[in-house]
Amino acid sequence: MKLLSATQIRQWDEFTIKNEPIVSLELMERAANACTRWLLQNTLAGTYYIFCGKGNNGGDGLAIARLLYNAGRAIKVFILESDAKGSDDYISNFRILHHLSAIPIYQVRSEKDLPVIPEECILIDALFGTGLNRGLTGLAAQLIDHLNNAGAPVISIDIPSGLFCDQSSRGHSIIRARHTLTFQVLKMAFLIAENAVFFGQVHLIDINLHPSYPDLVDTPFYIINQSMARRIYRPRTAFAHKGNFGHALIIAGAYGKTGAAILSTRACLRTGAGLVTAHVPDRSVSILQTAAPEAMVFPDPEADHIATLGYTPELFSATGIGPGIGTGVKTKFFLRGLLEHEALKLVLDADALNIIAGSPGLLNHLPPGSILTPHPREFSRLFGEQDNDFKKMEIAISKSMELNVIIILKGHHTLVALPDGTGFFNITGNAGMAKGGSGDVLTGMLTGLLAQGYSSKEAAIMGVFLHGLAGDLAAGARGMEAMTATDIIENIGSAFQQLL
Ligand SMILES: NC(=O)C1=CN([C@@H]2O[C@H](COP(=O)(O)OP(=O)(O)OC[C@H]3O[C@@H](n4cnc5c(N)ncnc54)[C@H](O)[C@@H]3O)[C@@H](O)[C@H]2O)[C@@H](O)CC1
Ligand SMILES: [K+]
Repeated sequence: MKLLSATQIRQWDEFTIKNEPIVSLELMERAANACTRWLLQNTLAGTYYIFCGKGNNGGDGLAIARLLYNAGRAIKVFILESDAKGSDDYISNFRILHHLSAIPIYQVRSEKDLPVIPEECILIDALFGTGLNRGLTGLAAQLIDHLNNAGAPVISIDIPSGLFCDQSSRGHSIIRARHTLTFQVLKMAFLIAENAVFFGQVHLIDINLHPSYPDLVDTPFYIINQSMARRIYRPRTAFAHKGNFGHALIIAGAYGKTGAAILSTRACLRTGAGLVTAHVPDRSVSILQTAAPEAMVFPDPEADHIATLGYTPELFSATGIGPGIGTGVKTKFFLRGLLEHEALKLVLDADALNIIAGSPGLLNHLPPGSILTPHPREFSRLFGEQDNDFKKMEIAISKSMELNVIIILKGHHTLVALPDGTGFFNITGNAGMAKGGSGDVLTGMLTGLLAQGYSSKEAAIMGVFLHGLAGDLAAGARGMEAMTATDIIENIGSAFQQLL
């Protein structure tokens, strides 16, 4: 699914107005009706304090005020005054509301007009929407602070006021909403970790924008959804045998970190690789074979860490390296040697990335199409600290293009950055996965998919989707606190079944 910019979302409104056709005031009425339905179903009858700007977001707020009033709710409307005349649809809605003399309308012209807000009221934020063109200052910023400090729940219309749709908002005054009722599509701002404190729970409000528009525009950004994963998935055929599904190699573990190797190996097995071999330190062999009897093992001659490439890595269909291997000197040399094999299909995670961060020259030796799976700290070690998460996303994409690798920047909404300059956001997954071992599971899954012949792009996109979905199923069964990485593995099968 395409992820649209603020400009494209505005053009989509205009396209709908022209091609449905519908007059823009009616489209606003449709949006306001959908929001009002949500508010009536989800909020208890208290007084709604509705704060409106003078653009179309404010127009939405005024229309919602009228519809809530018509539904019998108590309303107070506050207009953030400015020299601006107001958008046409704002003015139309203001006139209609003005005639309903029972609704009090207050103007906020200076600090002394900031109202006292009772804690039990419901605040509706319709100050600024996707038309925000600079950070809020002056009275607008004071009003935002006032609302944030009021203690009453805030429900933002379309986007929390002050938050930019598709650029960093760091350092600005922004509404902290408990709920955001956003029109038609997710905004990029909701996928970026640094914004998490602002939008609360996001609810998509369908306003029936014209379905043809997204097909007509290009965007570098996409959201990974079930139908995208389904298009990638190739169900096994009845006559298949284990030779059809490749032989995966997992290089993982060190003394005290055998668990990482077990998790990766088991995740790889559960993802469908025909054969899995785990290369682990000698002392880890028996525990690994007990925990994952379906896997074969290559015991490293070293007792406690990975050091020796005693086989031809090209014989394996795909290789995952990194979980729990440490960054010891011998392991560093091992990785250096492995990267000399240019034809490998490689997944690099955890300490493999930390080793590379310590010797950045190795970045230029990654086999084309390798998948790197850094979490934000590993990413900073590899590519430097960035001022904000949008910048981080840009760097992920530019490094992916420069190095011809796939970078999976892990987070609540993991980003898959591809060498063609596109970025795919994953929306499965939950905070219960923010635990040791989840990343090891992803490494095993990606390696298992590569081994079965999925391309790096296919494996990355479907892999992060399935990993998050398995996590969601685990959270549903166990709860986010109690679920473990093993529970994610146990749910990989059910996640696959949702692709059938
Ligand atoms: N176009 C349409 O048909 C629809 C638009 N909708 C609403 O329209 C919104 C977008 O409306 P607009 O484009 O009018 O923009 P906004 O309502 O976001 O308002 C922006 C207005 O504030 C001014 N402004 C921007 N940044 C400012 C700042 N930092 N300080 C002070 N003033 C600032 C702008 O000059 C503009 O006049 C959406 O978020 C959505 O709520 C919905 O009604 C659905 C239909
Ligand atoms: K808003």
